[in-house]
This record gives sequence, structure tokens and C-alpha cells, in this order.
Amino acid sequence: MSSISIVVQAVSEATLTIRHLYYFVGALVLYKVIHQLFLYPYLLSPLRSVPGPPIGEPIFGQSIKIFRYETGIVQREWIKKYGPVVRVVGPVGMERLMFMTPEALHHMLVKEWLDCPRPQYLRNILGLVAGYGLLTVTGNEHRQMRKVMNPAFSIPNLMAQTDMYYEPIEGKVVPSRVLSSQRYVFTSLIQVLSSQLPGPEGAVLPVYEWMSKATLDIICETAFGYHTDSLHNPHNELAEAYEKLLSLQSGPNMARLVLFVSLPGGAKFLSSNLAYKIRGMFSYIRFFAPLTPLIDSTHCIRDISKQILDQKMKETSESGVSVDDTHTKKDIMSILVRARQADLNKDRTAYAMSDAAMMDQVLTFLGAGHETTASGLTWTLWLLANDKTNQQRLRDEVRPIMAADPRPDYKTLKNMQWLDCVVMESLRVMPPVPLTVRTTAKTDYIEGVLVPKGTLLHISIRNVNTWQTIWGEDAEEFHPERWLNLPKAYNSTFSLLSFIAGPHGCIGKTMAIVEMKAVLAALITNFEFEPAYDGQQARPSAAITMKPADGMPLRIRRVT
Ligand code: HEM
Repeated sequence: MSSISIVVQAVSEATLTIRHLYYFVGALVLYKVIHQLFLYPYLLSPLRSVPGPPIGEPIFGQSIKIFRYETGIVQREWIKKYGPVVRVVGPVGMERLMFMTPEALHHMLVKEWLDCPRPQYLRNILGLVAGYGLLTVTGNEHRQMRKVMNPAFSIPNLMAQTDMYYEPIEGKVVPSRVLSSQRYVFTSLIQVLSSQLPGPEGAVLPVYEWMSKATLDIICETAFGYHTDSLHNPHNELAEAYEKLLSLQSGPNMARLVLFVSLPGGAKFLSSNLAYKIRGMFSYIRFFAPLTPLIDSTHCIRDISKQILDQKMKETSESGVSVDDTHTKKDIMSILVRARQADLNKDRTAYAMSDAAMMDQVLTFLGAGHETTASGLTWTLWLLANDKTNQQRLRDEVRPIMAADPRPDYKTLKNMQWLDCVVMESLRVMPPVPLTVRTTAKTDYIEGVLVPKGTLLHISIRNVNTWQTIWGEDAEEFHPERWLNLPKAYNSTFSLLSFIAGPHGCIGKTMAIVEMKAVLAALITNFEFEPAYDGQQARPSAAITMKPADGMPLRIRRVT
């Protein structure tokens, strides 16, 4: 055989082999697709007998329906129809389970919390917008970080922030017993709002916008001792960056982001300097266009966070590390920086957060503590605007107290009973974080259901909070008086999940509740709230937090 014919035969054999390889890979991909979309969810999944809605669309499952409805409402229908354990199939055949009972929630959030972590895609997204802090770390790393941070959020520390009252406010020293930031913000908030209400008719104002500015100023002051003053300065860099970031929150944008961060290296890339440099390129690809403002705003927030931390480090090195020093700053970051230094001075090998991890905490506090509280306040004002009787009852309670001391301290705020009922009821009916997710790190039984490893656990906070089995027939309605006589079935840990529970429960819970009470007491003392127009409906929209899609216009009048 000539050498040419040998080469020809070898090439044709190789072509045959490559063609076979293509067929094989094609068949494999086809099988995988059929398996994932049809065989597994319909015939093979161990969860297929768990009650739940039909599988839905072949590629998207029930996700289009979920996106189309107001957050939590479709799930509410399913829970009513199928009971306390519901199986839902999402995109590309991915299954998720919803559990409602305190026993199941205890299993996921407390007993087996290490084996029910937040899924990687969620941690990636949270890491991008809220830093790689408590919200994203898991397991032992989380345990250590939380241990270091818990003392900064203790009740004595929250009460001790009272010292900050004596700081200069707008060039004057105003003696006060309330957190200086809150005092400052309330003065500002009340003045700023008043200045926009010319006559007895008042005016319609976008309430969410003002609550967002106020809570940004408060969190910056109480968490970092950083003065943003976004209430007076509409072009505050941090406020603008958050405004841009928050305007991107929508179901479809969330889906885009999930897709991007699920690509290998996607999450890391988005927070890199390279992504910042080439961010403009995303605007040419329609699907990924929202990534440009996202990268822009997160970069700006990171920059400011770094400045805040640098300032803290400088202050600590100048003032020494005495944690007991009454003249030292009481904001949370200062406490953390000093505690870290003190621990390291005692034992160089002790666990200590790195500078990068500290900076991520700044991002976490901003991300977790600003918009949540703004939404909580906005929904409370909406509920009160639609319930004149309970609004007046609240005013009757807070007005005399505020008249005696317009700066009620921690204990006074805690002891206002009707204020407490209103805040708790609002957080129950309209939780600022309406849902969260976990995943199973191992195959496990939860409430008698064998849940395979990797299953998504959908924790429907809004629906747990309004579950008729616990809260009764009127569970979805706003009735603050129910907190004076809680239902027999009420479980103090698992019937109100607005701050979740267990080791991953919200570290800022007490701080947020006190803050909401303080802002509300000041607002209700000074203003009356009512819907902006007849037939106004709430329009909650949610990606991570549930906020009003229309910015919540309300008519506000000065109380005479
Ligand atoms: C009304 C206001 C707030 C609400 C409704 C709220 C709600 C929540 C919820 C539901 C979680 C759990 C999320 C999950 O597990 O997937 C959480 C976690 C967290 N929250 Fe809040 N939060 C509020 C205010 C705050 C404030 C003011 C801060 C801090 C200054 C804060 C800091 C955090 C942190 C650091 C975590 C992560 C905790 C961990 O995993 O160990 N939150 N919050």
C-alpha cells in the first residue's frame, strides 16, 4: 500500500471516530436534557409524590408564574391547597420544597443549620452587593465571625450608644438621651418633611424615598459613626450609589444575576477591577445591560466602605484600644475594631477578622441594615395610613411621651406597648425580607420527607408569618391588637420569621426594631398619613427585599 493511501485510510478512520464522538456527545446531552426536564421530575425524583402544583412549563417550570405574581402570593395559594409541605419545580427541572411547621423550620434553621446552608448562588449575589461577611460565610467561619461580632450588637452596647447624643448636631451640641444619629436624623427628617407640607392639606410625598434616606443616615451613624446626611444632600455619593443599586432590584434582573454568578468565576469577576474597567461593554448586550450600573454602584460602595474602615483604623491607633473608655466611639464598627485589637494584644494567635473581612462587614451592615429598615418603616406607614383608628391610637400613646421627652431612650421605646404591637404586626404582615432559601448539603429526612442532597429549601417568610393554622382566619390582615393576646399555637421562634431564627438569624434585629420604633414615634407625633388617592393599592415588589414598586406615595399632613 502506498503511503498516500495509508494516510487517506487513517484520515477517514479518524473522521469516523470524531463523527462517532459527536454523535455520542450529542446523544448524551439530549439524554441529560430529557432526564433533567422530564424523566427526573416526572418519574424518578424521590420528591415526586410530595404534594404541589403541576410541573409547569418544560423549561421554566413554575418560575414564570412565581415572577409574575406579587411575592409570596402564589406560594400562599399552594400552601392553602396542598398543605404544609409543598414541592415546586422551578427552571430546568430544579425542585424546591416549602416547609411551614415549627418542627421543620427548627430542623433547617437550628438543629441541622450547618447542613442547610444558604445556596452558593445566593451567597455569590449577597457577596457582590453586601460583601463577603456574615451573610455569605458558612460553617466554622461563620461561627467564629458571629462570635466576634455578637457583643457589638448586645443590648448594653445598643443602650450605651446613648452617649453619642452629646455629639455636635448641625454645629450645636444638643444634649439628648437618644442615639445621636437618630436624634440628628429625626430632627432632620421632621424638618425636611415639614418644609414640604405647605398648608393644612399637606402634600403627597414618596415615603419610601424619605425612609431610605433616613435609614441610610442612621445606619451610617450607628454602625460606623459616618455622617452621610443624605436627607439634606441629594447628591450624597453613597446614597446615589444605593439608589442606583436598589433600582436594579427586580425578578428578571435577579434571574440575570443568578445566571452570571453561576458561571465559573462569574461572581469574582463582577467585583474585580477588570469588570469595573470594562463595565461599559455590558450595556451593548441587552440581556446583561443592567450589569453596568450594578458594577458601577457596588464599586462606589466598596470604595466608600474602604474609606470608612481606614478612618476607623486610624482612630483606633490614635485613641488606643480601651474598650471601656467612655469617650471612645460607640458605633458598631469602632467597637469591632477595638475588640479585634484588644483580642490580638492578648493572644496573637486568636481568631481575628482580616482587614478585608472587616471591610466586608461595612458592606454587610449597609446592605442588610439600610433598605430592610426603610421597607419596614414604609410598610408600617402604609398600613397605618389605611387604618386611621390604629394610627390615632398610636398617636395617643406616643404624643404625651414625646411631649415630655422628644428623645425617648431605649427603655422608654421598648415600653411603649401599642408602638410595639404596631411594629411587630407590620413586620409580620409585610416582612421586609419576604423569603429566603437554603439548600441541603446531605440527603436527610425533614418532617418525614426524604430530601435529596442539593434540594432547594424555600422558606416563605411572608407565608409563615401569615399562616392561618397559627394566626387564624384573619392572618393576612393588619390587627396590632393580636400581639396583646397571641394565639395558643404561636411559637415565639418559628411563627414570626421576619428576622429568621437560629445561628443565621438577623444580628441587627433588636437594633432594627428600636430604630423603627424611634422613627415611627417621631413621625406619628408630628404627621398624619393617608393614602395618596382613592383605591390606592400596595404594590410590593421583591428581589431580596420587599419594597413598594411605586415608591409609596402617601398624603402627609402636619398634626395640629
Ligand atoms: C427591619 C429590618 C431588618 C430585617 C427585616 C432583617 C431581616 C433579616 C433576615 C430575614 C435575615 C436572614 C437572611 C437569611 O438567612 O437568608 C437577616 C440576616 C442578617 N441581618 Fe438583618 N434585618 C434587618 C435589619 C438589620 C440591621 C439593622 C442589620 C445590621 C446593622 C442587619 C444585619 C444582618 C446580618 C449581618 C445578617 C446575617 C446574619 C448571619 O447570617 O449570621 N439586619 N436579616
